[in-house]
Amino acid sequence: MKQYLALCQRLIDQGEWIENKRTGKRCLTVINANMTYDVGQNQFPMVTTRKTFWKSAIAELIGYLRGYDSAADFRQLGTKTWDANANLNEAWLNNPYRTGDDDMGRVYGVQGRRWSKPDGGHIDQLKKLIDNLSQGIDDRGEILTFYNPGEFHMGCLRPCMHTHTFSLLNDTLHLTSYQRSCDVPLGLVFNQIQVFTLLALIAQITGHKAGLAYHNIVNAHIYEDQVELMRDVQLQREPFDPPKLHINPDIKSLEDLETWVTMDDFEVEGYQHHEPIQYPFSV
Ligand SMILES: Nc1nc(=O)c2c([nH]1)NC[C@@H]1CN(c3ccc(C(=O)N[C@@H](CCC(=O)O)C(=O)O)cc3)CN21
Ligand SMILES: O=c1ccn([C@H]2C[C@H](O)[C@@H](COP(=O)(O)O)O2)c(=O)[nH]1
Repeated sequence: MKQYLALCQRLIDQGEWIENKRTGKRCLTVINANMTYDVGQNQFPMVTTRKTFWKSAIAELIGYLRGYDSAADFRQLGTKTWDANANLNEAWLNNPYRTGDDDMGRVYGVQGRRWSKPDGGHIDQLKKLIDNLSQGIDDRGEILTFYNPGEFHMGCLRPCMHTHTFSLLNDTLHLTSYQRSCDVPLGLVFNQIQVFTLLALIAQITGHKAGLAYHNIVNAHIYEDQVELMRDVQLQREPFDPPKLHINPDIKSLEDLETWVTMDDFEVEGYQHHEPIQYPFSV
């Protein structure tokens, strides 16, 4: 939480105004922010200076791991976060690759689970790394990447948090996650939860201790219509101690994740928070 607030304050104090063509809005922007989460100690990085919809964030992550490409599937899991990008973005609505309502195209999980090979067939990056890590193998390339420039034109949005690298040091698993673009008031609140939960889940499934998750962000920004709420409301609040995340210990395999896991298999203990803040969302 301290790292999050420090980044928000840095944006307010040192951010530069940058025009964004895609949304037509200006953003206060800084480059490079690195956060570290102690997953082994279960210090769940949930924002306490406003109410956080953590189930929605975890649902988004599970949807990526299942390879979902439809906002309807995300809704069914428990999050509406892809509705706007799938159904309200003018450029995507006019894109010939869009197959209909709620289609997101070849984004995130599609690349993670079904990366198209030029010579035919697909690659399941997640299955490969889970199989390796379960056998104690770290080939120094245990990477899940959603970043496929050759297919950007076939999806509604380029992935923001796009690459996750797992590292096994003896019996402890670490994660380094890389994010190219970060909406600090909205997206980051979810992304912190996702990085933490991804390491906790994969460590549990592959039978290792969870260590540290490193979250490396390049372009961190606040949209112009979010600045006042951040500066005058959220940053005036005192944070509470972090809560803890509990994951159902019966989740033991990728197949479990794919078949029966719901948001009821996740619990947060000791979450104290301030009032919700509704930040404007830019499509
Ligand atoms: N401009 C923008 N910012 C983002 O953070 C973002 C995108 N676009 N597009 C793709 C995904 C979708 N994400 C989203 C979308 C919506 C919320 C959101 O509205 N959050 C509210 C309510 C959440 C709820 O009720 O479940 C919040 O207060 O956190 C958060 C992340 C993150 N990503
Ligand atoms: O997980 C996510 C997904 C998206 N975002 C934010 C970052 C940007 O504000 C937009 C994406 O716009 P681009 O023009 O493609 O950079 O969505 C996020 O913070 N986290």
